[in-house]
Amino acid sequence: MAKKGKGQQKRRVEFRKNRTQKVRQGDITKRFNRDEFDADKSVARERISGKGELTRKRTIISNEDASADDSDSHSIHVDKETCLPGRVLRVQGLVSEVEARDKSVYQCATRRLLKTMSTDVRHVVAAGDHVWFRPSGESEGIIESVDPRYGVLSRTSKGRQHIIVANVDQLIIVGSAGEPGLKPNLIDRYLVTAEYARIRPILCINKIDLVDPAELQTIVGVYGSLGYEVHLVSAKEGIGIERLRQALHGKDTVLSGQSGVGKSSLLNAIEPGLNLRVSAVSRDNDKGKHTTTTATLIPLATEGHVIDTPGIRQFQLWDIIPEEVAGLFRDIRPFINHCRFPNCTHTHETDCAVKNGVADGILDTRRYESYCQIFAGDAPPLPK
Ligand SMILES: Nc1nc2c(ncn2[C@@H]2O[C@H](COP(=O)(O)OP(=O)(O)OP(=O)(O)O)[C@@H](O)[C@H]2O)c(=O)[nH]1
Ligand SMILES: [Zn+2]
Repeated sequence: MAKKGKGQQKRRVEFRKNRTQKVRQGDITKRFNRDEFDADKSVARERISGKGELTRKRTIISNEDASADDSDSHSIHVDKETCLPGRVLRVQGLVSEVEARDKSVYQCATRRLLKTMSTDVRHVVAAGDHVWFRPSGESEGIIESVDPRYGVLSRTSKGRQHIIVANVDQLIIVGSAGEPGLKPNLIDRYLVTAEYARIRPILCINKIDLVDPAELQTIVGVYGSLGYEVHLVSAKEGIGIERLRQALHGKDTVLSGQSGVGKSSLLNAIEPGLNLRVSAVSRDNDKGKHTTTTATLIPLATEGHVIDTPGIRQFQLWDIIPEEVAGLFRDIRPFINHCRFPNCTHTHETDCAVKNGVADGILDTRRYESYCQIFAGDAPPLPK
């Protein structure tokens, strides 16, 4: 860990003070105030860049507008009489595939003025963007403006933000009850990422046909009691598929989970006929490294989209600093302000409310171990 400068330390203490106040006001479960949260993050980032630690390439999932600083500049005046609203399904080179409200798809270029306004983001238009475009001909057009984003999945590359997909509503974390077996620590890692991004996580445990459902009771209990929606399903036997289909209805959903848990099988079970489209996406991404993060929104017959792209299926790195991790564990969060030291890492300190919670059986030991692993920056085993 890098040593903190005095100013940084002071700001962090201020941040903690504000947060403590909120918690005392009975606001325990509410997320941090955006400004406080960002202030804290920027302090941390200064430290990261200053000391050169933690510089590994990170995948960020962020719910803040990726172009927060320049979102206004992207929203230049649009003549809504002649332009149509649309959704960018994918971006390939200079061409964006835009779905209009009537479901017709236009191949769009980007207005030159918009391009020149792009500063800190690599792509002025990203998959998932809500845009206004001027149609020209039956299936072509020009993107005139990009709406502010939320639910952004991005990666920092050479100091610039590379948006993989924008405006995501929920993240379905798919695990498998058998072959491969359940990896709760990996689930926790995805959960932390979703919490950080403020994208709603949903847990989905597939292949329940391979086990006695009673074996899953503990794990379902832990996550269910934290308020997470949990689905026990079998793509093979069709168990739980209808409920999962309803969860996807009208939403834009990213599917994540290690290889082989059955993501493609689930999608095909949810929407028969998606088969071809899913395999088409995979084939594109087989071509090479460059396309692995080219996200594609696949429209669902029942409204909404799924974003199922190998490059983001197993994302595991993010822009979260170790000190932020505890606050992203729903169960640990209420304890952290009761530790003796304001900068407690909850790993080795005395009078640590989190460790006491574990010792008293209030906090789940396995979740705490997961926390320690993520805090230490240990990558989870990610079998192929
Ligand atoms: N027993 C059982 N097997 C399943 C089930 N769902 C999927 N499988 C099998 O698990 C294997 C992997 O399924 P996929 O759908 O390709 O898994 P994936 O998560 O999309 O894998 P990647 O494309 O590598 O990310 C296949 O052999 C499926 O037949 C299920 O509910 N039960
Ligand atoms: Zn502590």
